[in-house]
Amino acid sequence: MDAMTLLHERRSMGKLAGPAPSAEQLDAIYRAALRAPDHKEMTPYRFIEISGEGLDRLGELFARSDYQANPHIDDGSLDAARKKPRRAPMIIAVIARITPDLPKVPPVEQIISAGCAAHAMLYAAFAQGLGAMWRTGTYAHDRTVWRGLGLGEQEELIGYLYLGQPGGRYPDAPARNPADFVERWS
Ligand SMILES: Cc1cc2nc3c(=O)[nH]c(=O)nc-3n(C[C@H](O)[C@H](O)[C@H](O)COP(=O)(O)O)c2cc1C
Repeated sequence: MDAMTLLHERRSMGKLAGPAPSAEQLDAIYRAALRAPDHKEMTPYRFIEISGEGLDRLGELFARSDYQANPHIDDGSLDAARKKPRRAPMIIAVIARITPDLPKVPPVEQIISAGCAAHAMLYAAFAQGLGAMWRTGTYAHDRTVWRGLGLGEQEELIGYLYLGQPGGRYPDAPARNPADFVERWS
């Protein structure tokens, strides 16, 4: 796939089947992440690669998060939370590592850089025929989950990349016209 086709046609895939990406495919995905734009070369990100029983451990964190938000939650809903990570054979949690008090590279720039890394990973997955979907929701912003994943004081989880083999048809892309988004000064 040539670069422009990839840029114009990448899609997310929520329905994901096994097997998980191979070691070679993952290496290509991480290499793409490490080429994200990065002010002052801070590489302000790290990744947790979760598969197999690790997905169940993550599911326990999701259930704990729901329980803490609502101690009256019913068992069925807790079970549904536990199963959520099993929607894919692999999840990569993308974490921004923020260095505070840098006047030239404020935290927002470091978070954007981590977001660019995540975005590059989606492209690298799609280019290799894998399916991928960036998900957040409450579990991405909950301190219980962050602690369970071992995030440090200056770290923020910016998303879970669900990865696997595409398990369905890609939906048609929404029709968007660049002219609707561009103002020209010339
Ligand atoms: C930061 C971020 C968080 C997202 N969180 C979710 C989510 O929790 N659930 C979801 O269904 N889609 C989520 N999405 C959107 C999907 O990843 C995807 O981009 C969307 O379904 C559009 O599909 P496309 O990427 O093929 O255009 C998120 C996207 C971003 C950038």
